[in-house]
Amino acid sequence: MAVAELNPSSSCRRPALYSSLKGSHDVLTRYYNRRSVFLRPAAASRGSNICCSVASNDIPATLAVKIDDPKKKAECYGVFCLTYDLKAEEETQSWKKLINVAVSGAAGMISNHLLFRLASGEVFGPNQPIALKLLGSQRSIQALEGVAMELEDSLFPLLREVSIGIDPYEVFQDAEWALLIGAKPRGPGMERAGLLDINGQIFAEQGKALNAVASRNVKVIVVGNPCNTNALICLKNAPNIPAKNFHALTRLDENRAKCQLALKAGVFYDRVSNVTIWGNHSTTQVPDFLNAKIDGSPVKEVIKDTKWLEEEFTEKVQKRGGVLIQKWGRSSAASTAVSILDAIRSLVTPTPEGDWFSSGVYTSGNPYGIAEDIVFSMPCRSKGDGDYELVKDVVFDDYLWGRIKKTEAELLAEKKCVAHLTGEGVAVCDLPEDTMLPGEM
Ligand SMILES: NC(=O)C1=CN([C@@H]2O[C@H](COP(=O)(O)OP(=O)(O)OC[C@H]3O[C@@H](n4cnc5c(N)ncnc54)[C@H](OP(=O)(O)O)[C@@H]3O)[C@@H](O)[C@H]2O)C=CC1
Ligand SMILES: O=C([O-])CC(=O)C(=O)O
Repeated sequence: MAVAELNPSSSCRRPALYSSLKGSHDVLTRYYNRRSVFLRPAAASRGSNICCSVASNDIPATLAVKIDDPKKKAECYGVFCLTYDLKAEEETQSWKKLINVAVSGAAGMISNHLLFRLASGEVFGPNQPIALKLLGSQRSIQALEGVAMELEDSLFPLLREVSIGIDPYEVFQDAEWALLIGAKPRGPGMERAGLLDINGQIFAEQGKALNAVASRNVKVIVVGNPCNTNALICLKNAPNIPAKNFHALTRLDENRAKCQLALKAGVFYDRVSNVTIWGNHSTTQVPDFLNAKIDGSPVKEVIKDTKWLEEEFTEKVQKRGGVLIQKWGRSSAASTAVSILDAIRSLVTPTPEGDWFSSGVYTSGNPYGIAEDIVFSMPCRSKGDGDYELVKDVVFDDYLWGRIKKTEAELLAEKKCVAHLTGEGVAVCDLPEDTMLPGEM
């Protein structure tokens, strides 16, 4: 083992070994190539960022440390900078290779429900160690540190690394999953077009950052609203990442639809399958009861009240978010987090035979005749390899197709509003008046 004092004057040469000492740790122990380096952060004031580098041979011959801008660099947080010998554990416990999961809006409500369950292993599996890379902003950096502290205190065995930062080009480095949650909520008197522009800029920047530094096969789930068009902006700004890898979260809507169908049919929700949400995550979304099943039978054979299906059910799902805001005083956070976990699980585990799941995906060569070059929620199946295929054996009737055209028109109008962010010229924004997010009524 080598023991070294921090040397604030040197520069960092191995970004992978940067450390951020933000806690009150007296001693930082780091294993590198199964050797330990003890860093005694005598020179480190609370809140300083410290990075260290070691020579490329096994024994850290040189140890260079730099105190940096506290808001800039954070490759590990607190206890996650300590003893970490994944390689040895991989050998003894057959753990898989560490995966990097980046989360934006990490100090927000949804993330607060999400991160701890991701870290528990319930989605990626009990043999899958993970690194959480948390993106915040100047606004939220203190809160983000609080999140990281709670993650430390949770002692999750599979959580091997946590880092926090405010620069997407650093936080998204090597990300294999990017869960893009952070976005400005629509405030009183704000036009949807304004929200499209403000949030669109966030997703344009994050698309560029993913394109520059993330894994070439990163899977991106856009949650921040308006999530379909944000996903479109993001993928357009990431030309080196397959457009197919970008998703807009409509799984919450699918879950809400399943719950309402179960309630009406008087069965528990595990009996409901094949539910598609078509289109936009907005009040024009189309919960499809034509192809959905209850106990393996078409919904329309079980629930014979077509008027309820076409009017009450559809509207309930479309506006569920708004009703919830009225009750809670804020938008769905816990159930949204659950639906993000469901969405990931659907991509990393094979879809049960005969079933499918909904996701907002890029409409390139879709078999349904939906307009190309938008992000539209459609039925998908996965082999569990992170990829998906669109389901072909779905049927349409005039009611379903008419609704699909309405939500398609909304997405095409949103796309025109963000042309300046997708590299497609000058934005022309003429949105239908009834365009709303589920949380607005
Ligand atoms: N697709 C879906 O099914 C659902 C989507 N949503 C959407 O998810 C998003 C996050 O929701 P939730 O976690 O509850 O929200 P919170 O308000 O709790 O957190 C949102 C985060 O967004 C970040 N943010 C980015 N830009 C701004 C800005 N200009 N002003 C304020 N905050 C900003 C903030 O983090 P920081 O300062 O670190 O950037 C903040 O922590 C929202 O857009 C919401 O509409 C919600 C429910 C369902
Ligand atoms: O509109 C919102 O912010 C909340 C939302 O998306 C939902 O509840 O589905």
